[in-house]
Amino acid sequence: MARVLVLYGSTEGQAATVAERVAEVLETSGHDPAVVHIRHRPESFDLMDYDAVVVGASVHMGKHQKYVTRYVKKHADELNRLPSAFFSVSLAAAEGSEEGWEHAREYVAEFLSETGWNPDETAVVPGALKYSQYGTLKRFVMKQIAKRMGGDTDTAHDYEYTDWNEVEGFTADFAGSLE
Ligand SMILES: Cc1cc2nc3c(=O)[nH]c(=O)nc-3n(C[C@H](O)[C@H](O)[C@H](O)COP(=O)(O)O)c2cc1C
Repeated sequence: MARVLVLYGSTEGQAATVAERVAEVLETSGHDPAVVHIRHRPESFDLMDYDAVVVGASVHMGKHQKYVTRYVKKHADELNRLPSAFFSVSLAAAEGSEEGWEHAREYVAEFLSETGWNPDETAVVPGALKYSQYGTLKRFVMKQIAKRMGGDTDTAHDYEYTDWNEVEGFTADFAGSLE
């Protein structure tokens, strides 16, 4: 049984939901997960208390959360010494086109090159459009982006594109590698 840290950043909550699902799968695989928001780390928090780490973040305006990038860059040496995995939540991964997947993978490649971290596994995870949570300007911008992508533009509804089977499969693979 490995103590696995699931460390994440999230702006509208989808990466947080993915982090919770990752932890559930780790637990059913016989490991001992702890889910921690990077911005709300307890004072006693120490990366080296864990046997393995999963980091998650989501993409806004072409970048993962700055606080995630900063943390991972600062702790890249420790992360590189542990078994580790990264998941990246984006709408590009929800586009369903080869171009969309390529964009989603580019966000990951840029994040890893900027931070100097080499996780053992990476996953690009389709995110969500949460119109009900956006203010007027954000809702307008996201509707334009969705329109350009051929996505959902009815702002009276929220849309979740996350493929939970994929999330579970990615986590189960990582969990299996820790045994
Ligand atoms: C203001 C804003 C900008 C976004 N920019 C991008 C982007 O550049 N590329 C992309 O693939 N997805 C983009 N997205 C989609 C988010 O990655 C997606 O909504 C994701 O589910 C957000 O995750 P979170 O709820 O954990 O913050 C953007 C979303 C918002 C609200």
